[in-house]
Amino acid sequence: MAICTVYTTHSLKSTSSVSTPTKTHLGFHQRQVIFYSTSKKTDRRGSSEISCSAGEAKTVVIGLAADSGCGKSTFMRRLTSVFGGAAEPPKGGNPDSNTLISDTTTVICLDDYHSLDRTGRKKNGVTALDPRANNFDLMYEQVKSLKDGIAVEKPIYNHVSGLLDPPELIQPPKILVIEGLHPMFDPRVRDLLDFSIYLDISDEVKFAWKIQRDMAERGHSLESIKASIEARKPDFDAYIDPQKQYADAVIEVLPTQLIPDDNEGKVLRVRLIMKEGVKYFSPVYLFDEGSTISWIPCGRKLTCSYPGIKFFYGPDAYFGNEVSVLEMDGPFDRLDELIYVESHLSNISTKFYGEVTQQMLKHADFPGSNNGTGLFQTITGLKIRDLYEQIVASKTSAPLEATKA
Ligand SMILES: Nc1ncnc2c1ncn2[C@@H]1O[C@H](COP(=O)(O)OP(=O)(O)OP(=O)(O)O)[C@@H](O)[C@H]1O
Ligand SMILES: O=C(CO)[C@H](O)[C@H](O)COP(=O)(O)O
Repeated sequence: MAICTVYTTHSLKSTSSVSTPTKTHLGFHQRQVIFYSTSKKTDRRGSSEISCSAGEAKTVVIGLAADSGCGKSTFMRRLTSVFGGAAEPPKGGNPDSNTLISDTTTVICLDDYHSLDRTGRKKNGVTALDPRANNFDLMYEQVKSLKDGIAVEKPIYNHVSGLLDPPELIQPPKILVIEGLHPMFDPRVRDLLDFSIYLDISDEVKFAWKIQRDMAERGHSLESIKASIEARKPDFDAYIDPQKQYADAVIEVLPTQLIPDDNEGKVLRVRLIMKEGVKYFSPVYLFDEGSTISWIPCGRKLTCSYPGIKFFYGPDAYFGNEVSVLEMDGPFDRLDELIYVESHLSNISTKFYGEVTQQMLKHADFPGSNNGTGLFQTITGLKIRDLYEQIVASKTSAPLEATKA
């Protein structure tokens, strides 16, 4: 028997199933359907599809939280590249879709669960960061369905028009990444995550990145960028920032300590904060696990110009949790020499010697490739691949163990 929750744009009737009454969310019909069969069921009518079966491997769900303009898209490009294959929007679908699909991963943007469109938010005087502008019930139901191997009709928030567009069909992938403002806000959604990451960009750096993108690329004025950051700040502090306490890994981006009173935000100090005791995740370490190490690798094997590079590794506490912290301050001069640093790191979950350096060189044009943001995003991508492979292995070995017993 398989139990499937289905979202359709039409009301659903099925002769081979028993279903509960329809409930509507944003014009969707939701129905729980119980199929009296263990075989795969597919129903194609109008714009809906049901696809579910009992006993199949479940989707692994990863949450990535950050404020807007904090590098989520860049991180996602690095992550999907680790799995190989290009990530693209659903074929033949809405050109303004926020979804990216590759062979292994599907990345959905949680902006699609805005319950209020741009005009609605303006009328009600709320920002997109405010939980009242988001539909957490639908987010939970759909992420749960995908995790259970069931396709959903997910809404689309159109960033071009500021409107909610007709939904798109999302099939359950091997790895589902939910990225956006609130992946760890609702405890029900949080509980569905197999691994969670928070990109913690300090105000100074966020401002520098916003100026770089919104002023240089989008023609916004300095005043309007400042005003937009200030307007979002209270809701950011209330609803987004607190999620970092739940993250299994946090990538913290701070101004450098290598240049006294630096306010340019170009040289960065980046910290990878890794929770201890997370299933299928063993923190990365430098030289000697559990020790405290400060390392300046500049010398014969690593070229450094001013202000140089400094690494730190050690244990710490973060929101009452035991963590390991790996820190890198300063930029790389030559990316090919990263192999020297890579060879001193352990537990990086590479499949061959030099894989981190290879990934970094492959995406040398991505923002952050010459510093700890790119390095730690790449390593986190490799750790996620490892976590996924361990989960799959544990599922395939479980029935074998049961037969042995
Ligand atoms: N590691 C980095 N180093 C320097 N600049 C960066 C880095 N990551 C992102 N940026 C800057 O921030 C901008 C936004 O990055 P990105 O599009 O990845 O963020 P995002 O969180 O997906 O944004 P949004 O939610 O607004 O779409 C980039 O155009 C770039 O200017
Ligand atoms: O915080 C955001 C997440 O990306 C956006 O501001 C939010 O989704 C609203 O989008 P828009 O500004 O395009 O109406």
